[in-house]
Amino acid sequence: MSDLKEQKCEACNAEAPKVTDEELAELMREIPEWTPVTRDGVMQLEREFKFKNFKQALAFTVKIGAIAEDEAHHPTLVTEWGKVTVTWWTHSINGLHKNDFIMAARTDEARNED
Ligand SMILES: C[C@H](O)[C@H](O)[C@H]1CNC2=NC(N)=NC(=O)C2=N1
Repeated sequence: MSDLKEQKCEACNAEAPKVTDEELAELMREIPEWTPVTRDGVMQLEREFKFKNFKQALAFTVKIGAIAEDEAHHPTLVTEWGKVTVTWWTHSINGLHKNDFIMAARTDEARNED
């Protein structure tokens, strides 16, 4: 499989496929620092990123926001002092689509560039 972070989100609608358990296991190997969590029956990908202060956490939040706007795929971003929690899922299918894994990989890449 080609590098997830190099891939673009594909258009996604209510009929788009959720990832299967097999795909989930395979995709998780590419984003090992993310955790699949289930909230209100919706599976999501979550990771906490640590920073030295609020300013850096806020700058990272803005950076991820710009990537999200580019792809029209938007995470939940919770910014705290020294920490940003990023959660990806696909609202239109109430679950995980490959797009979420692409965005998680791009989030990791953005952090590694800092
Ligand atoms: C019309 C617009 O592109 C859609 O509502 C997008 C916006 N951003 C989105 N972001 C995420 N994470 N999931 C979606 O289903 C979604 N839908």
